[in-house]
Amino acid sequence: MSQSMYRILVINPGSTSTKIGVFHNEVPLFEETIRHNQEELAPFETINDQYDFRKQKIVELLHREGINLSKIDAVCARGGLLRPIEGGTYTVNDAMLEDLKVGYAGQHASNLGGIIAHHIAQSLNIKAYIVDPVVVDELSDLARVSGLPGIERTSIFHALNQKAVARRYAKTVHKKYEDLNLIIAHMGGGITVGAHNHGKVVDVNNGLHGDGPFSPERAGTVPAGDLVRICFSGEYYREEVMKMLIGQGGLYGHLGTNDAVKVTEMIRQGNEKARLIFEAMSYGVAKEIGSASTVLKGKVDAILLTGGLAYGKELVADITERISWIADVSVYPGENELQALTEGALRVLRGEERAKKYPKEIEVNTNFSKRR
Ligand SMILES: Nc1ncnc2c1ncn2[C@@H]1O[C@H](COP(=O)(O)OP(=O)(O)OP(=O)(O)O)[C@@H](O)[C@H]1O
Ligand SMILES: CCCC(=O)O
Repeated sequence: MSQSMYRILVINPGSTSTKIGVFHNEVPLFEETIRHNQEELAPFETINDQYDFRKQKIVELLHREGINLSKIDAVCARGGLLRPIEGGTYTVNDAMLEDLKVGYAGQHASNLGGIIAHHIAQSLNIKAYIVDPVVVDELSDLARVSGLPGIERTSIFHALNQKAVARRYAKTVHKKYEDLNLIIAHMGGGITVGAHNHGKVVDVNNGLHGDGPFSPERAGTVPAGDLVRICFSGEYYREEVMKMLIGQGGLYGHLGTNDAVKVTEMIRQGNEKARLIFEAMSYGVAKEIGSASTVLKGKVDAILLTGGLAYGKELVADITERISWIADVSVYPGENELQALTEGALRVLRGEERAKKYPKEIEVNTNFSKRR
């Protein structure tokens, strides 16, 4: 195995931010979060339309920080709404780029990860990778069944951060991730709660397409009959309804902001509506965790709370009060995704793992773009 030093540029587009970093092997040389408010992103019809805007922000930042791109060995990004695949590090190839551009399984900020990584890598004549994309699918057969034939439950979640945090926790208790049963709530712009059974995420809410708790900007599960009424009211185009569910639901829909820090300030200033909505969001997360505990038949080693919202002390206290009877709760504010992306790329660069090839023609019956 080679002992070379590698310099890696990592890119993580999230719904409300683009996080970037430059790592020298496992050591971060530079990390920064570029926040995007709703007003900035509102003019873009699709996620793909945000390509120039987000790439420009990244290039400007790297330039300002004096990062010499010619010394970079690989670019690695978070991606994307691809076909359901197993976890791991994948080389960005033409088949993947095509699926990311059309949004094979829908629109998601992380679709831009692979595309931006590819273009930067191509200009430097180096390889681009993605690691543990949001479509990592380890659901049990039971978890796939919905109450409507023809609609299958699918796995779209914060796979990269949930797995990274799980491994981090496992280290602290001197166990392997594969030896533990964990419930992990990633609480960012979107919220996903995964039931991790010995290293496999056997059930998780599809945080993107209207399943689970509402979040800063996702509607989560809403009463289906009322949603059907809205869809057939003649008042909205399909894209408008999708936007309501994905970018303009949750905190944003109720309070006009997806920023939990602002909402906390509104509450401090006595805004009772803000208090109700914010508590309802914690309540929804706690309820989803309770539900995940039944998936694991109550055998839960720990519950981990992570994502940007986990910085919020009141929110964490509120959730913990409702769930601490299930298992011990540990909090990992923010996410470890840049580090996890770097480690995924390093495993390949060091020859510890082979980069997986993204499949184009595989048997899947979860083609969301055809079904919507
Ligand atoms: N210090 C803080 N206290 C409370 N909330 C915070 C804090 N910092 C960030 N947040 C909130 O966390 C949310 C964003 O989380 P995060 O940065 O994990 O999202 P993202 O990466 O854009 O999206 P996702 O995690 O869904 O991919 C926002 O509502 C933001 O206001
Ligand atoms: C990562 C998928 C869930 C979301 O973005 O809401």
